[in-house]
Amino acid sequence: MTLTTQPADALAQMRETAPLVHCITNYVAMNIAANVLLAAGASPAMLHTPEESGDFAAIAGALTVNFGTLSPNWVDGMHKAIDGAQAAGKPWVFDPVAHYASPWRAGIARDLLARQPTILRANASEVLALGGGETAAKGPDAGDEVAAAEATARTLATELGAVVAVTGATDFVTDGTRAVRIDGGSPLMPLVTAMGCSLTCLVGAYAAALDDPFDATVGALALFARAGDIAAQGASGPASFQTAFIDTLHALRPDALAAVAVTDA
Ligand SMILES: Nc1ncnc2c1ncn2[C@@H]1O[C@H](COP(=O)(O)OP(=O)(O)OP(=O)(O)O)[C@@H](O)[C@H]1O
Ligand SMILES: Cc1ncsc1CCO
Ligand SMILES: [Mg+2]
Repeated sequence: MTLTTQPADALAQMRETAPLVHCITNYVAMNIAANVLLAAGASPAMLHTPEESGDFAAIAGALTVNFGTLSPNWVDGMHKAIDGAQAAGKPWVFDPVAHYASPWRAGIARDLLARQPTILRANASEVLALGGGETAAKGPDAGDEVAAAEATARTLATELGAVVAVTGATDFVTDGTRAVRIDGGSPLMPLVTAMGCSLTCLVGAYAAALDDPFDATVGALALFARAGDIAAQGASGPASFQTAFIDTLHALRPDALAAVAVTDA
């Protein structure tokens, strides 16, 4: 088996650590992502200004950078935060939301990728386009299947020396050597905005608590998959699903994660 720490143990360790996570995320995601982290058992802080982001990243357990709603001041804050995290030996996670949407955004994605993220978490269209491939997507919503991005994810993981997580109906995680697929979740998940952005912050929480970023990433994705399964059972649509999902993250016991299908790829 590819994992040293199974998702159930990973959740227990993350909750035991209750890591402070420095999340630089977009205006759309800030509220739901903070609530997702609190419900799961981590401690979120959403801040981005360059005057403090470097100092804060150094004291947090991990940094996550999502550039969904971008402006120049934020870019400066992202680079200072990465400086602070790396100087303190803390992991950082990159979420390149719709990096293909404009030339300016694409250039910033290239600059941030060159800063050696520990983990890259993105949807299939974002991963495909990072590898130079064609994508049907224009904005933050994916327009491609995860399977179409798996080969690119493997190449990127090797080139970047990072864990790459591609999310969608079946998630794919690789570090270039190890690779798994994770089934589960619900078709309601892409109908709730910023679920992926929230997941990126949760990956940061797991990366703060576990030594192995591959096991950390799989643990976070497995928790989302299982919580998505359970929350969908009682939901009548996207809005009630979002509420049920946060309640489920809070209530879910580690042994419930044994039901998640994590298979070698
Ligand atoms: N069709 C689906 N069935 C089951 N789970 C899904 C489906 N689509 C997405 N998910 C799950 O939703 C979560 C978010 O992944 P997604 O790929 O939608 O992120 P994203 O496109 O970056 O989202 P956003 O940018 O809106 O935050 C992941 O846990 C993923 O497994
Ligand atoms: C809808 C949206 N627009 C910019 S960021 C974001 C959140 C989902 O990525
Ligand atoms: Mg996204």
